[in-house]
Amino acid sequence: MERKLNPETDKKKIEDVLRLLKLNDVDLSKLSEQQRKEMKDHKFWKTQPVPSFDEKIEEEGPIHSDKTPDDIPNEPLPMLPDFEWCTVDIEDEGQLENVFVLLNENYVEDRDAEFRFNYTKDFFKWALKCPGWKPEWNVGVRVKSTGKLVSFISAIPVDLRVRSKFLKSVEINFLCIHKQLRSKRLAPVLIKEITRRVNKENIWHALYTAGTVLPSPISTCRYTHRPLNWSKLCEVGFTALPEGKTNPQMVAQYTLPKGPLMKGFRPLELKDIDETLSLFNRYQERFDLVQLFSKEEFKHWFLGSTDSKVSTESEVIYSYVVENENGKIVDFVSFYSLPFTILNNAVYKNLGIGYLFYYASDADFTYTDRLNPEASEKLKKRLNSLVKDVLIIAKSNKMDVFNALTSQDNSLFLDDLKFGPGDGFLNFYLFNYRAFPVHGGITETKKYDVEKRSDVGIVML
Ligand SMILES: CCCCCCCCCCCCCC(=O)SCCNC(=O)CCNC(=O)[C@H](O)C(C)(C)COP(=O)(O)OP(=O)(O)OC[C@H]1O[C@@H](n2cnc3c(N)ncnc32)[C@H](O)[C@@H]1OP(=O)(O)O
Repeated sequence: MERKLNPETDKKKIEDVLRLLKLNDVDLSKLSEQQRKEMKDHKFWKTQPVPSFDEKIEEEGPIHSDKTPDDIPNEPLPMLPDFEWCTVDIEDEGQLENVFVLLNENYVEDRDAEFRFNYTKDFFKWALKCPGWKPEWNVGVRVKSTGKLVSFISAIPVDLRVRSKFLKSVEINFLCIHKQLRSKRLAPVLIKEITRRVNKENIWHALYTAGTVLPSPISTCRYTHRPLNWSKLCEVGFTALPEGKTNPQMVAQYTLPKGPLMKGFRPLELKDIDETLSLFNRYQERFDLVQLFSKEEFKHWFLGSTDSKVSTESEVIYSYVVENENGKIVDFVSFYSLPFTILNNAVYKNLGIGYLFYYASDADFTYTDRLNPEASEKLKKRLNSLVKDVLIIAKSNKMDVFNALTSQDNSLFLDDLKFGPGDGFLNFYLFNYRAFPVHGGITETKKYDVEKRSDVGIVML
């Protein structure tokens, strides 16, 4: 977390945790072109409808558009002997538990096995059961003899806008193979199977993210981390005391007020949905890569449930609005919670982690150019207040660190609100679609790009 570290052991530990935070086990994004796998060595990816690394994109659009669901096989590819395909019924508590046990034990872990993601049933209900979800898009592989779930991949439906074009699409997430089944080329088989099932529904595009560099990212964002409970982060070995600093100085540096400061800041409610969605839609127009939300989807993603005001997922998603003195909603902000389990610590069992999700503000709506200096100043001021209030709420909900990417307009507040750059990068990919690069909010030297900000307006879990 802290970058001015001295002792080698602490440095190693921080590197491990930052690797963990970027949701992937290998980060190749910092390797030079020569060190990366070349296109010809991507035995699987070179056969897929994705742009190759050196491809010069002349025009944006689908790579193939000539297939129909009837051209797609009705049966999956053969599975390894002793294993079998399954559709994981996520409405069955037992099967849902199989998924989170698989992910908690195999998704990502630091080298010393001290921290692990603590996925919960509520998190998966929120992440996988969005409007339009399809049971058969939760694909698993089980051991034939025992029924043990050893691999998983999921898709959810999304409508995307890439610049001015609209794409009916899916988001692919939670690809996971049990540690003992790694490097057996099972991932390509899972990817082909989810592709088959999605194609059968006449959908031909997908959005996915990975820390790993694959052919070929449409954008790359950087992870950033804002300590909320510095003492605890230090005690559990998550961060170390920088040289020349004292503990009280570090605590003081990250101290936050007790409660939100913005006038009119309050939780998003069912009655606000229409107004907030229209504010949000207008705000999102500025970005080149966005997810479009129907009213039902907006309710699901920001209130946690479509059929009840008080949902069980309320511990997962936190959404707020700012209502001005005329009762108009002028800002919206949200974040989600995904904690770590701390293994082998006598005092602390959990590390609370908040992730910045979507937000919107009308602060610069009167300007046609969002990068106009006056417009930027107005938005910067508003976003600083808005995200500061969110940090306060996250802290009061026992979160110890708060993460954000360099996407959206985040570079306007990252430095001011003391988000430190992580060493993780997240690459965004489109399947079966060629697109010009979308700016990820980092400069050539990987610093926050305060001037251009980012054109990525999508946040994936
Ligand atoms: C129209 C609908 C389309 C739908 C599909 C759209 C595409 C969706 C794509 C999926 C989006 C997922 C989004 C997320 O969930 S990203 C999160 C990924 N999960 C993890 O990092 C969890 C821990 N790791 C694991 O479980 C395994 O290491 C995984 C499963 C990642 C690889 O297992 P394993 O280590 O045992 O490897 P293998 O021998 O079976 O296979 C090797 C091949 O797999 C390629 N590989 C490795 N990692 C990834 C990766 N993260 N995305 C895509 N491809 C990946 C690799 O380059 C090589 O291909 P090639 O280099 O030779 O060509």
